[in-house]
Amino acid sequence: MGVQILEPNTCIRGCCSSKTIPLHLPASSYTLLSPIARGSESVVYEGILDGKRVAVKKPILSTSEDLDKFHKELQMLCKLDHPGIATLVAAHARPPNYMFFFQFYESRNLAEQLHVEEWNPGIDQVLKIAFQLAQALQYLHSLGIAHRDVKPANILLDRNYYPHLADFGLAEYKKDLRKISIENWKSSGKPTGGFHKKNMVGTLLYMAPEILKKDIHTEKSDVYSFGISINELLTGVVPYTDLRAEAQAHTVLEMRYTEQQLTAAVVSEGLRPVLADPESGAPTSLLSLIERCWNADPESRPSFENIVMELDSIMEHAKKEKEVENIPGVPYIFLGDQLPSDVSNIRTYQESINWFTQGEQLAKRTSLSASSARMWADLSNNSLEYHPILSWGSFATCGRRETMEDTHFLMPQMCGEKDIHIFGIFDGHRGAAAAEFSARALPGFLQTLGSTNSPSDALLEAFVKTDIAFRNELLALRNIKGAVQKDWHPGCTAVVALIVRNHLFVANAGDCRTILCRGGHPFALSKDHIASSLEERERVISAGGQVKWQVDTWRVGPAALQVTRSIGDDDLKPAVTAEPEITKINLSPEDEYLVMASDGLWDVMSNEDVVSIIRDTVKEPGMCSKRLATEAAERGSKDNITVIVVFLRPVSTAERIY
Ligand SMILES: Nc1ncnc2c1ncn2[C@@H]1O[C@H](COP(=O)(O)OP(=O)(O)OP(=O)(O)O)[C@@H](O)[C@H]1O
Ligand SMILES: [Mn+2]
Ligand SMILES: [Mn+2]
Repeated sequence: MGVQILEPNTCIRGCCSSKTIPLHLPASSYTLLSPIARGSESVVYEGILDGKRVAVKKPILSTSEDLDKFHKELQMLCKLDHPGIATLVAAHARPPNYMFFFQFYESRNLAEQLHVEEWNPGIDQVLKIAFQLAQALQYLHSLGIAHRDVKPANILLDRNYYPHLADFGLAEYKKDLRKISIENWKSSGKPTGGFHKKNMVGTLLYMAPEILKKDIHTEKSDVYSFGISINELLTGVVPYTDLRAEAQAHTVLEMRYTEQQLTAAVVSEGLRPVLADPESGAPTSLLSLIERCWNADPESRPSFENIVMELDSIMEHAKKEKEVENIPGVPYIFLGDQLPSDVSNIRTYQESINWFTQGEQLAKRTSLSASSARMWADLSNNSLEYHPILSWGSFATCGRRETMEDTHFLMPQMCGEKDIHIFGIFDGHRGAAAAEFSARALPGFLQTLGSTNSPSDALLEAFVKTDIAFRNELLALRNIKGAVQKDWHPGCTAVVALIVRNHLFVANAGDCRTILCRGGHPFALSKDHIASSLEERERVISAGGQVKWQVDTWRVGPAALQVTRSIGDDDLKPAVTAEPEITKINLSPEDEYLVMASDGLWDVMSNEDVVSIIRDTVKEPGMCSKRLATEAAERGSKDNITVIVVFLRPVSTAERIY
């Protein structure tokens, strides 16, 4: 429902307005609970607004300047809309109450998390937070805004430890910075210190030398504070407080230095906090980035645009290294003299790799570690429970294409379990490699994972592991000079149905589809993951991918892929994820059959078409599959077509004859 907006939706002066954020509230719509922080210029309370938990920031307003400042901050906050920035959900900007209502972030601010909770994040988490924070700052700078108070205490963490930049009390438009700097310089002469002086003290540790020198503040001062903050996140040490820092500072400072001494050392001696130790696992590329961020010369510091790009590649690199570590052994097919010596052979060599065999060998290797425990023994095994009786069949055709890039597998009674069945279809693109590899590797992973994970978790893991294993294999082959082309990034979509007694799980990544016919009507058990779906598009973009309208439709990245989830496609990871969406249902006597197929079928046939064609076909799953595929080809499908039909109850003899 949300809080109602009362028109006219403006502050008392009329200078602040918003279409979406209410700017004055009936007193009955909110409650203030206990204070959670008392700053120099405000008190922040926990509160309830319209039934939701919020943080209410109530500035201390004693002069008309304070009021001006409130309006200025509100105007700015109304314009901001970014996942990395604390969300203003409402304000009250009329006397006697002036308040900001923010979404509540559960995991406190980064300073408390590090120094009170003694949180010790892994390097992956540090990189993620740095990346998300850099994106938020890039966004701010693109709006022409400098934050001017970037520090861990102003970085709020939600329950997933996603960072949200808060506290716009000092933020300014870049165009006004010169003027502000001069005022700041003047006010610093006052013995009591003006507003800025007060703030300078609290934030000294994160202040760039140019600010300490009272030179012109630029957006690059945020870059400096970002660098200091990320180093603090890496080391867990408040800047200049550990012993090593004191030793380093010793030449210029007393052991217990004062603020003036610190300022002098930062400005004129180039003193900086102690950089994180490479031994701690921090990539040297990240350490070098931090050092460039806190360079004394603002011009030499990178922009947030560059920082975002660098962090992206550091994360990608870190991930690859981890994957390579996780894979046992080197690719076994390249032993000794099998290596191609002649570069002109690349193509033929690349084509001669048998990806089915690669996948199969991987499955064998993983199954060695499989436990002998029964799979999903805990899922109801009650004799009163409905027991579907299955029959299955499939049909696959190259269609009008020259090459076949679809693969599939049928694995009824997996591992001798008479009530556990899996079926899967893989639709390859940019070659068949990923589809061939996955058709053998994925069922292997699933069997291994089955004894220790729930069916949904096992499916999810099997997809992710298959993807990582395939990309590793490719990477390893690429590293052997000439084995596969550097710019070759094959991928495949995948849909897998797992039936455990009367429980059905469908995992899908990409645009294959599975439908269930229940009581004569089709029900989709998967959703197509394609860039023309708004939801998927937003997911890809928030994961750092690019989506553009190209030629005829929305497409992802430079490769112009139409699907948004897949196994492989290592040039588009992590945005084009291999994580499937999983649907779970309990089967009942009304359930007649499943149809799984690659997009070659669905391009020319609706779910209803499929049900009506099966209605008119001999009730034998292989025949039904073939009928559907040939019908799709006749209707003009230009793609490979693969269909699996699984009947979920015995088909009567009468129906069989039709
Ligand atoms: N949306 C929120 N959710 C949870 N906690 C919050 C939220 N907003 C603020 N806080 C808490 O209140 C503290 C102060 O908030 P903020 O920095 O906005 O106020 P401030 O008065 O400007 O503080 P100062 O100027 O002293 O840094 C934060 O560090 C955080 O611990
Ligand atoms: Mn703050
Ligand atoms: Mn503040």
